[in-house]
Amino acid sequence: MLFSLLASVVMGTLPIAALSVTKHLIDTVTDLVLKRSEQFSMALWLLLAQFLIVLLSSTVQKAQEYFNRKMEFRLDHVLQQQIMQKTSSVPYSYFDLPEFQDHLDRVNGGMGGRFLQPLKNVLEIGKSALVLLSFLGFLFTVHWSLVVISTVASIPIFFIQSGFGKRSFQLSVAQTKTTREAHYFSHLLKSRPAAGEVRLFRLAPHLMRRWSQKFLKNAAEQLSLQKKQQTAYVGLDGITALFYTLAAGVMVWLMRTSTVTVGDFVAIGQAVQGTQGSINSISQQMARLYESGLFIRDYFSLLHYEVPGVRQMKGTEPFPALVQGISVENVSYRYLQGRRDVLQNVSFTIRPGEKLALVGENGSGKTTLVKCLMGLYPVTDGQICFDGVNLDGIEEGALRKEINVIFQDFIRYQLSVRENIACSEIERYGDDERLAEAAEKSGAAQFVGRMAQGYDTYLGRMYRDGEDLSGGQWQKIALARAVFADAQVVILDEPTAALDPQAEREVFAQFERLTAGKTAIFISHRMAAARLADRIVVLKDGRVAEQGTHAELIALGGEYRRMYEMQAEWYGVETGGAV
Ligand SMILES: Nc1ncnc2c1ncn2[C@@H]1O[C@H](COP(=O)(O)OP(=O)(O)OP(=O)(O)O)[C@@H](O)[C@H]1O
Repeated sequence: MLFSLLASVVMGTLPIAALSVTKHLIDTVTDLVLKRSEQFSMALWLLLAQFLIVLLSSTVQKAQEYFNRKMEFRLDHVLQQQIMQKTSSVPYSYFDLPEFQDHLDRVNGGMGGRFLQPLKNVLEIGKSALVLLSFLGFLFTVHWSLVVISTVASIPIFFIQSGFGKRSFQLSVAQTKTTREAHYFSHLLKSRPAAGEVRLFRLAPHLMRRWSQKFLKNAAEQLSLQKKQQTAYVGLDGITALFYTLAAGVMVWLMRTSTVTVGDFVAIGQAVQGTQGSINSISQQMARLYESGLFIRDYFSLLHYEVPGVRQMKGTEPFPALVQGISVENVSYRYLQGRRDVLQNVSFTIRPGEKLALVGENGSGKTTLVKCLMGLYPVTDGQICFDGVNLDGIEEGALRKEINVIFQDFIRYQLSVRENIACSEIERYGDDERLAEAAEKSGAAQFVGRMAQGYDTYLGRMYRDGEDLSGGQWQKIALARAVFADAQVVILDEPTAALDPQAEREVFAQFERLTAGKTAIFISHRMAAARLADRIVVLKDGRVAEQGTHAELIALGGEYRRMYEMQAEWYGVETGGAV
């Protein structure tokens, strides 16, 4: 920064030095040409001075660019880290808020550069101010009217430049939404997951048309602004030329009363143009300063982003040994900005080591309940207790360690098999024995064994030698995660949805082994699988409709029996009320 500051001072004083050398050089050479003097060596010295000024200016400028880049990298590193720390620690529910996503979108990308911008702008303004003052000082020594002419000419330049700078920034903010939409359409046309359907449904022309509309809308708005800008700039050039002519006129007029050399004439012309150039630069930099100021404000407001009323996890107690079990007491949950409670007065208990199945129609609230159970969503009403200890009081790290969840839409990390399995307890990443056991129990060992690099094979298409897995194979990897983690509670959301009948059967046959010694909750739409559970909780419209064992619920003849019979009918199995 210090170097940049010094460099700006040097760069700010060089133009007047160059101007003075040019003036003297022209005067000396004119004298030589007109044979009024014989100062050849002086002309050579001045040429050398001109050469050195050019060299110094270039060196300082390039060195400043290098140091600025270095600062940019350092800043970028720190700032991105801070953003990532923030996004990985904010309450999970913030991701449900479009404003939070918008905020993130605005702040992401090229941060160091943008953060350094105000500093660069201020230095540039300082440098231009130095140039301006020195040129005005020079003009004043010639005649005060030249200062007035230069200053008056600068006023429209200043206002028009800053006005357009601001409007262009406001336009880019206003276009963020359309830009994002255009990006989404082009992403669909370029991304691998969508490539299949885009071909199947012959969607390309439609998507391209949608992309084109958004793209062209933005382009038209930008062009319209640019048209106005260019017209205004022609006017500005006219003003500059006019005032330059005026200044030259003053010079001609001055020749009547005092001696003006050719050098003076050229130097004054350059000084008038230089003054306007620096005003131009100051106004441009001020517009950019305004823009980067807004960006920095966005950045800090993201770092301090907080939604009133959303509880942060601040518990300090350890996770209990689960001797009594888990109790869900009158739990209600409403999504941020949601209009209704998607969970209403949900109550049930899970005994230690028990296997509980959560069933219910789509949208009945199963996944939401699971996210409440693991503390991702703080309940709106009621409480969840582990051995009588309220979830809110438990230290977040301990909770995450003891409750392991495999989500329905688990992440397929484009990393090694080892990382994909051990991610549920990444500290034990090197534990080969545990890895093999988890893969064995989940059924993943079978296909991992066939891979050339074994557990170190990279999965996915991001790498040239990466292996892509089928949906069911990925699900087995996800199941292995659940086994690998040393958690007391394991929650599986639709653990077998992508498995073939044989694999599904095997998973459920091994369910006891997969969850041995753990309290397990699983969500399933397969009623036959729910039979394996010790107890079943049926959710309907966010409420517990009924709960009990399979036999009890069949005997009850309610929601569960209806769902069970519907599936049984589909398979052509006569239940006849039998269990
Ligand atoms: N992020 C969200 N913001 C607002 N509402 C949501 C959000 N996620 C889910 N919902 C709503 O909450 C309700 C319950 O959703 P949830 O995903 O818990 O259902 P589910 O029983 O797991 O369904 P499925 O069987 O289809 O997986 C639904 O009505 C859904 O519209």
